[in-house]
Amino acid sequence: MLLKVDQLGFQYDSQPVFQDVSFTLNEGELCAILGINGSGKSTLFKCIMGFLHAKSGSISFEGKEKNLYKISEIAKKIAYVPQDHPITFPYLVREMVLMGRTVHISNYFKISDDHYLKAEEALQALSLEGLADKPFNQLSGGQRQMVLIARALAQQTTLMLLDEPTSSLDFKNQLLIWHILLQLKKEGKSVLVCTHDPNHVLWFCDRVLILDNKRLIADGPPKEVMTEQVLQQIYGPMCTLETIAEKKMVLPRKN
Ligand SMILES: Nc1ncnc2c1ncn2[C@@H]1O[C@H](COP(=O)(O)OP(=O)(O)OP(=O)(O)O)[C@@H](O)[C@H]1O
Repeated sequence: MLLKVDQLGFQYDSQPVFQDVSFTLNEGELCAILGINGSGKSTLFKCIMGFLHAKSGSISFEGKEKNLYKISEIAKKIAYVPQDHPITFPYLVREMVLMGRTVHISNYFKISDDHYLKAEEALQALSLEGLADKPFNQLSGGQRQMVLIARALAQQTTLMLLDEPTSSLDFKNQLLIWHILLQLKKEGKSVLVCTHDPNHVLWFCDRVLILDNKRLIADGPPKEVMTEQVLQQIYGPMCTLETIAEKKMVLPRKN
């Protein structure tokens, strides 16, 4: 087992965000987290990353309490793609992606060719070569999102956490990102991804965790746990679940 989250609870000030959240993640799983705005998905990621400290429960990674790892050890194992990353310094895109290699670099005065190669491969995987010499702070929102994903890919970790990685992307790039995530899964890596698109979860993920009303209300294969009843519980009566060309789809309900 790669990641174990056990009875986790978190609150900002006196307001609980979630309680008793428990799940495990194994190697080679592509798992989504669904939940409405403000349901606590980003907060859960920040707790897993250690940016926020849970008020109760525990998180372990590869069988060891996560707090016992050094930050540099965790960075070799877990990559994180935030929703946005405001950067004012004009780092070039290729420098931003190379930063994904930071944790693997032993001598900053003599960065080996291998690190530049890994960063270049990540740029290529996301078709970002044309932007490589542009300052990150002059990119569009979608371009920035692609660069952050490339940086995480260059980090070459066992687990990747992505917080709404396709929210600003055009349809082609959305499909490219899902293709890359499926590829990571094939390589035995694990991916935990927050998304607001239930159809992406149905089409691409093995598993979904659903956060609602401060609790995890579902954990399982999307086609099994994303029932019409569960979808209406989280999204309300305006959506419906249909099967079209043997694929389940969440659609707007006809009046
Ligand atoms: N720094 C903070 N201080 C106080 N409350 C916060 C803070 N950050 C988030 N919250 C609150 O915690 C709750 C969960 O926020 P979070 O960002 O985790 O939700 P989310 O599911 O990721 O939402 P979204 O889908 O809109 O990105 C929200 O009610 C939010 O207002």
